[in-house]
Amino acid sequence: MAEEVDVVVIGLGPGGEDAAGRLAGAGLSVVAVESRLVGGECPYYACVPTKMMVRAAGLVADGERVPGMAGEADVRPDWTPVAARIRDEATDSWDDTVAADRLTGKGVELVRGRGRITAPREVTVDGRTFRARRGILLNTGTSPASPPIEGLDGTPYWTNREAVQATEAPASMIVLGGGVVGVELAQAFSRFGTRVTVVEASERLLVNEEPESGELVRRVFEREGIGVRTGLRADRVAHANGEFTLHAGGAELVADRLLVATGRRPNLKGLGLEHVGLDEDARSVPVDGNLRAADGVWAIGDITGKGQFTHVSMYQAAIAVRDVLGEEGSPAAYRAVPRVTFTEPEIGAVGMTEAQAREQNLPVRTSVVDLRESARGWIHKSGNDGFIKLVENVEWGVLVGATTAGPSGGEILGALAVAVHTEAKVTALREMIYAYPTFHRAIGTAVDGLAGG
Ligand SMILES: Cc1cc2nc3c(=O)[nH]c(=O)nc-3n(C[C@H](O)[C@H](O)[C@H](O)COP(=O)(O)OP(=O)(O)OC[C@H]3O[C@@H](n4cnc5c(N)ncnc54)[C@H](O)[C@@H]3O)c2cc1C
Ligand SMILES: NC(=O)c1ccc[n+]([C@@H]2O[C@H](COP(=O)([O-])OP(=O)(O)OC[C@H]3O[C@@H](n4cnc5c(N)ncnc54)[C@H](O)[C@@H]3O)[C@@H](O)[C@H]2O)c1
Repeated sequence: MAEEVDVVVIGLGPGGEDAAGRLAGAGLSVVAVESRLVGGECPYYACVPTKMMVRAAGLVADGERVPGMAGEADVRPDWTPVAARIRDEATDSWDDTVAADRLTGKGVELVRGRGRITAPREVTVDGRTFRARRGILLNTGTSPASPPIEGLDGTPYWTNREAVQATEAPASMIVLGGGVVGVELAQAFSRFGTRVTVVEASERLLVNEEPESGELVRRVFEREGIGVRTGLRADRVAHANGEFTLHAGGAELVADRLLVATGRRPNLKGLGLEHVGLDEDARSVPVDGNLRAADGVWAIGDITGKGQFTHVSMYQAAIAVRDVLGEEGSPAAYRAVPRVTFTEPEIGAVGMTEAQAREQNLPVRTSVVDLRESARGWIHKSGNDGFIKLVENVEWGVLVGATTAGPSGGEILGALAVAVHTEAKVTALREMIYAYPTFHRAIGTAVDGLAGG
């Protein structure tokens, strides 16, 4: 006998958890189904623990900058407090009791287990069947994808999930994949003494960002002693006597640990999508502006292919909730999706890269300013690597994309995210006052650098 409810949420990533609470708060009966941890990847295996690593690694780097600028410092990096902070403060030893209680406290019924759509508006979890009068909200997220490399399966390689549980920094590590996960973790471990080599199949790091971003991260990595091998695809992996050997294009790399950071696959298999006319083998679930994927089905988060970020998951949750409740509002817009790669230098970016804008045949004009040449960059000295790049649609006189790489690059991005989101005129950006001597003042210099400035 099916149990009648208003909404079933399958998967409690950041957006699903938020949406379930809001829908219950609006008076609906909500069942929320989660097979692992309430809150999803971000708080337990991704954003939060990795940013704790990054923060600790930044402290080490700053300590090492003291000589020559502020006296003497004896820096002896130790992973123990990093691991303890992740275990105790971030993840509660990977226990979601607090999050689960918070959710049920909002009136949501939490059902542990794997949810599966068994008919339109029907979800089954371990023999319990729920009829969702208003519909089903999918937020099942992604899992680490392991590439089809000979010998890899069956070896004790790490993904982000094992890396955040590390109790010590390994002596050496190969990082397979020079995307966001790869570069953030490579630098964090390296600053705690791990000898790291990043192996990336494409010609540059951070291939989805501006080429200048990948080149900058490579330059800083090589200066810090991190090996960067781009244009190299792994052929074979072996694990023996506690060591990994990676064979790639004639080269042979050996390390204690292998971190696979080659992207994610959506958690769609076995979800019963065929019952609502969707494809479980697709790379993403197509959604409209209100996050509707099918009749009585909404989808949010990484599975929608609109940017794998917690802020996108949360943004979409708010819109889906509004639509489920039948309220009016603006449809989702993705022209100003901000993103930050938390390396040092931080790589902030919003909107389109120059290449993406050109692919869309937009009339493009760009400007790049080296942060080291700004007053603040010169004052900052050690650790001042960075740049600001602007991508203008000349026809409209607005920015369609921007990158802010450097110290606090993710914070400086805020100003340009507003500009891209509100389609502020470049003329207005040229006429405003930028505080001296800030890093963000370089935005003014970059705006002047757009031809016609
Ligand atoms: C190492 C790393 C660092 C990151 N750092 C950042 C960052 O700094 N900032 C940022 O914005 N983003 C970051 N991200 C991305 C971020 O983690 C995701 O975008 C975010 O978690 C949103 O994902 P989601 O809402 O789609 O769901 P997820 O967080 O992936 O959660 C989905 C949930 O659904 C559950 N589930 C799946 N299938 C079922 C089923 N059938 N039944 C029941 N439950 C199911 C899963 O167990 C999981 O708990 C990072 C990612 C990684 C890997
Ligand atoms: N700070 C943040 O916001 C943050 C941090 C981490 C992750 N994320 C999100 O998680 C997503 C996934 O990150 P990711 O780094 O796993 O994926 P990614 O897609 O960003 O990068 C994966 C990289 O691995 C490379 N690769 C694939 N197969 C390979 C192979 N066989 N050998 C060598 N290289 C190979 C790809 O060319 C690519 O550069 C990101 O796109 C991002 O949206 C966000």
